[in-house]
Amino acid sequence: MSLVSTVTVKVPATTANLGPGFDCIGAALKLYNEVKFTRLDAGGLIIQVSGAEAEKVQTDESNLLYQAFVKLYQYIEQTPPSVKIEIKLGVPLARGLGSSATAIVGGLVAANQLAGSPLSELQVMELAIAMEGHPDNVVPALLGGCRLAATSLTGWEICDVTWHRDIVPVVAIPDFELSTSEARRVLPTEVSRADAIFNIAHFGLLLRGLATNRQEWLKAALQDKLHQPYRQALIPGYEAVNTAAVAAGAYGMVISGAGPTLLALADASEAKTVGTAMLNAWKQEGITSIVRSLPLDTQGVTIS
Ligand SMILES: Nc1ncnc2c1ncn2[C@@H]1O[C@H](COP(=O)(O)OP(=O)(O)OP(=O)(O)O)[C@@H](O)[C@H]1O
Ligand SMILES: N[C@@H](CCO)C(=O)O
Repeated sequence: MSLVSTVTVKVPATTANLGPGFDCIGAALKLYNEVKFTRLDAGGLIIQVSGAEAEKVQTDESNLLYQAFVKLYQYIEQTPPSVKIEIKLGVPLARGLGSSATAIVGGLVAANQLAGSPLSELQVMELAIAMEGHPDNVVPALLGGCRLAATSLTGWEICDVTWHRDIVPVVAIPDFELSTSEARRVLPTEVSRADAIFNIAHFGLLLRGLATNRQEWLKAALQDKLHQPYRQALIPGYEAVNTAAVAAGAYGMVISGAGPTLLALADASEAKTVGTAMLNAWKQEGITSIVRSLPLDTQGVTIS
């Protein structure tokens, strides 16, 4: 079997949790990181990064893309080849849009391709979930669309979640970072029965609301008691942006992933107004942000 010498992977950003679906639901968005891997005969590791905040990405063996690349070769018990990795950043770092998932998925998928595809998509997915520690970013990054992941008796069950075409995700991305590990440190390890019931009910409502675009269901469904109440204090201006988004016609607003990006869901007819309101609300708090309506990506990672 002759092995290819270069592979390019394009991996979408993702928004996880969607309010009550902490650590189990996420959606892929039309915003991408692109990474080209080229085998090197001379040995060594070369990492080149371009795009906004490129200087923040590690260019040595600690780079997460490279670590994922190595992880797959370790799994198949082979020595990883020397490579040049060219990264074009489109997904902002540590903002709650799944940048670490793009790196994990990108590194694993590229390694599998360069190794001659020894692992199935399911095996790559399981490795990605193990590396990230939860499935809600890596699964939609791999498969596209909105996905729900639950453990089964033998592994994982992945379910595609119907997303009504008129529901638009509007993201407001602030100019400060919040690492996922920091945003997980503030969460309690145990929750009350009342909070658990609250989230089960609202998550069910969310799934039906996403399928139907029924206003009253979505307006109630985006509430959460498992993570957002504890994380809001890490995001200055949260309340002001939430109030502005809802007043402008959003169904509601949630923290995207672990934050600090804030995600409003709105009917397509209201998306632009909602975005402007979020941008202005943060501006009044002295925070610069970029606001975008990002449709769902339906393809997930692509390889060329
Ligand atoms: N393209 C990349 N190449 C290498 N490392 C990356 C890349 N993108 C992200 N990372 C690593 O992932 C870190 C950010 O991960 P973190 O989990 O804190 O945030 P996130 O994945 O963007 O947010 P969330 O998990 O809430 O969606 C970066 O600081 C960097 O170390
Ligand atoms: N479910 C994860 C997503 C961010 O990686 C969290 O909220 O911590």
